[in-house]
Amino acid sequence: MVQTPIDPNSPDNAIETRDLRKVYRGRRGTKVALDGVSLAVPRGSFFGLLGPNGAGKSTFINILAGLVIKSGGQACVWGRDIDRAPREAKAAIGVVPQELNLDPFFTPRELLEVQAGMYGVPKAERRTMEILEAVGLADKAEAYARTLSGGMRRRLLVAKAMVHNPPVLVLDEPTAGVDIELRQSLWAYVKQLNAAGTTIVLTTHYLEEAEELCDRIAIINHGRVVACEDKRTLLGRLDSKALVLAVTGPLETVPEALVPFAPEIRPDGRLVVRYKPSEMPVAAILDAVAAAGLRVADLSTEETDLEDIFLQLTSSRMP
Ligand SMILES: Nc1ncnc2c1ncn2[C@@H]1O[C@H](COP(=O)(O)OP(=O)(O)OP(=O)(O)O)[C@@H](O)[C@H]1O
Repeated sequence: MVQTPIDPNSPDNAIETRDLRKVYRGRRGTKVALDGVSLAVPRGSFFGLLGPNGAGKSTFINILAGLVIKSGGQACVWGRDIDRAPREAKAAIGVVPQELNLDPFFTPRELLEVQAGMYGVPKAERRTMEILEAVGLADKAEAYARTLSGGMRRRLLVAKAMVHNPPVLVLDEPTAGVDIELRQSLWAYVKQLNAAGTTIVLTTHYLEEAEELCDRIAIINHGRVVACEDKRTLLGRLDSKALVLAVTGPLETVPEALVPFAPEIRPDGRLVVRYKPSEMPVAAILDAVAAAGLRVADLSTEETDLEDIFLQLTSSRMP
């Protein structure tokens, strides 16, 4: 198992940015990709970075990894300022990129060796086979990368990001195009790394993945942080539930007695009433349903999930 050495001087925050800005300037004009992003990723956390396409997630990650030059603000990785100590900051982070960009003529073993060389890991300290073992690719150590499946390539990229044993591992949309089984094994490995002390930052479009894995979640939209909270606080933020009712008989319009509840009729004919449990007992809705002369055949309630919160926080138009 790959272990992150416990450094007594470890910073409280694995990543910290202040007012980070990025403006891309091109022939077609300028694009503000990051508009003052201040974020702290606590050491040891499993941190989710969510946002719609084009929100600025990759830009944020690539600045930390030294691949994109910021236009303003400050960023520290493992307590090292990316301007003042770029080499140390870079050594503290491993990034699994979105694209499956692997040299097709190298074997997994060679790829990891080359990568370790690039990071200056002395031969005696390299753990090539141990890492390949951990990502389930030991039996493919000598196969050409071009013969590996998409899932295997993805795991090889995780292995590549780990060769210098960074305390912070960033995964940019790592499970796009990976089947469920491989996704599970990838997560099992990443969870182990996190349990052993590695701070994980994950960007994903799979909200359920973030909900399941992450303990802290930030949402960015149009280059700005719109939320950054403990997952439970975020999920508990919206005091909102939905009561879903199937009534006997057809229902085409909302009955008069229910209008104050502003219900919605779903295409399947079910009536949905959204309410705040802290403000309204569900019995009050059921009384109104009875007063409207409706007979309930079946009912269920739906909790707010991360997807609802995400949509609410990111549905704003461009500023
Ligand atoms: N090299 C570049 N030149 C110009 N504009 C860019 C460049 N890279 C990114 N952008 C723009 O900056 C904005 C943020 O892009 P970024 O890739 O960081 O978003 P993202 O949240 O990672 O999106 P996705 O999930 O689609 O990768 C987008 O509008 C994008 O078009």
